[in-house]
Amino acid sequence: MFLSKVGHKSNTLLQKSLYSTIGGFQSPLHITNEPIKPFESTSTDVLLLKKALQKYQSKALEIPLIINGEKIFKNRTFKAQVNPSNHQQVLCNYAQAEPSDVQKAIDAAMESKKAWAKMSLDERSAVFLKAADLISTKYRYDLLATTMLGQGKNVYQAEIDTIGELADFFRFNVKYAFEMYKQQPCESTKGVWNRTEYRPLEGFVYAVSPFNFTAIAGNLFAAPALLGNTCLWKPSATAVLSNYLLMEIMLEAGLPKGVVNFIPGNAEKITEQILNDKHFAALHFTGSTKVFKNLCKEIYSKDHFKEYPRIVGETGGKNFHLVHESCTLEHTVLSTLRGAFEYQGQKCSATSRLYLPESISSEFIDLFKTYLSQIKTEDCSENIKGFIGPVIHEQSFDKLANAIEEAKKDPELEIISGGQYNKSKGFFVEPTLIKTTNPNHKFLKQEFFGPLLTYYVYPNNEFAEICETIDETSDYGLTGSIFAQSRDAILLANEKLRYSAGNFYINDKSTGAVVGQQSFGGSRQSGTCDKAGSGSLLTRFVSVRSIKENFLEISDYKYPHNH
Ligand SMILES: NC(=O)c1ccc[n+]([C@@H]2O[C@H](COP(=O)([O-])OP(=O)(O)OC[C@H]3O[C@@H](n4cnc5c(N)ncnc54)[C@H](O)[C@@H]3O)[C@@H](O)[C@H]2O)c1
Ligand SMILES: N[C@@H](CCC=O)C(=O)O
Repeated sequence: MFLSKVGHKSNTLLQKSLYSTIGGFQSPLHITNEPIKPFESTSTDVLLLKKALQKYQSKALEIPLIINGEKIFKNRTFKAQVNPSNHQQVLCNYAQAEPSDVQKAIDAAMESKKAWAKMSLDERSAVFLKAADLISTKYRYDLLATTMLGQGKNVYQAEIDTIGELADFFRFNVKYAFEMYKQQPCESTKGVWNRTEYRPLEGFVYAVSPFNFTAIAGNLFAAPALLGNTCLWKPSATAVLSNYLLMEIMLEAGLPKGVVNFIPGNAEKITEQILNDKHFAALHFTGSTKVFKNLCKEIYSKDHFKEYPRIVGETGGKNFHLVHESCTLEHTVLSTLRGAFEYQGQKCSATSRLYLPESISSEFIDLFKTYLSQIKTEDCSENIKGFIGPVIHEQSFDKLANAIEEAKKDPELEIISGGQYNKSKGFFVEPTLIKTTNPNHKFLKQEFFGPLLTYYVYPNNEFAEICETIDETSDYGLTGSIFAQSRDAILLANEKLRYSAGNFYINDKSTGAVVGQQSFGGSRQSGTCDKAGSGSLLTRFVSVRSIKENFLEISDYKYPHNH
């Protein structure tokens, strides 16, 4: 009688559960980096890309919010996203989320979580693996075109971002999640089975993304969602076109409605409403230090949340190249040029301060200027062979133009190359090299997020001291490089600059981390150093439950010593 009652009860429970899994699977074995295509001018890839570029330039798209899988346009205010190479060209008009939309998105996230969190990791992974394949095949040229036009990238920069890094994030996250789930207690005593359960957070995740990497935007919602969390995603106003396409790809890949809710709009208002909801469980942010710090303050000032919110943020940088007299000159010059000026210096990892030893500084600068003189700023969607495009928007253009004007007047600064800017058609700022005589100048401290590189020449015999200066000059700690052939110099820099950069490069540029190879993120004022593209990031979006099951019954409340 008793047994049948128990049986009946557990059957009811099973019927209520939406999904059942027969066994578990292992993660796909062949997870490797997505190959990067070269886009040589006569290739079919270039033809297909040009077609896609034309498509997105022929008509401005109307972009809705996507909440609970529903596209919402009606009675909404729209804002335009323009092409930074040609600011008269509107690429899309996107709907602005209203308070009722934000509430609907929160409700959808909380509701969809009930089923999504119960799905096995295998099923959730399949969605992201399919999305990665859609990114690298069917939608490759669309993603490239929307990222090139909207975010002002040349084809190579778009390829390593919206194809390479994005597909890599989706696939490697799967590998890391399987590895994490496999981590189980190392001991179970006789008659006991100990288990570790990787629960998603109880509430929803708020993903806030920057303009400069479509891949980063993707990872901000994808990493938490893979683990059974649900998200509200607020894209950057200057990346809505590519980000919306990505959202559509996710739905085509089978992401259940409501798991990720796409809500472009007024950042302050949306955020205020989200932080007023007790179910807010985590902020997953990438953007500027100032915005992140304010968000942290806001979150810490509230005490109505159901769980302590997790805060994961990657922010700004003032990344250095430290050159030692033993370096190989040409390689160091070329690496610095790429590090500083690729994507117009708009990578958080961009080289923006350079330290040169006196003995080779003239030779270095002459060679650097020779290469710089070959580079033109241009619309890289018109000239597929282009190297440098526009900066993202007028605000950034004005900030950079002001900095250049300031440099012209400052007796401690000298413009060595570049210094021109023009916003008549697009937001073009010439790659600019500035020399300073003051190792503590604010141009060596402050992030400009544009094509400005400031350098300081140090006496050869003060290498150890310059390492200390580098460490102390800036509040950031994102990326940095040492260029040297001398092992002693490498060792010294490695030791003295341990906390100056979360990503430290030896004889390589400060940009270009690859998922699965160099996990990415900085500390100090550059972020929480949770490392995108690694298993450690995933641990921030789970709330671990320890389960102990006992198979043996006890027959006495007393322990042996009580007898
Ligand atoms: N460390 C990294 O991994 C990394 C990667 C990419 C970019 N970045 C940093 O991002 C910055 C450039 O990107 P950006 O210009 O898009 O940054 P941003 O800080 O201006 O914007 C980032 C996001 O925050 C939102 N936002 C702005 N004000 C807000 C507010 N008051 N409340 C809530 N959200 C708000 C924006 O709408 C956008 O979605 C640079 O500082 C760069 O170093 C860092
Ligand atoms: N993975 C990129 C991240 C750039 C951030 O904006 C790099 O390492 O350059």
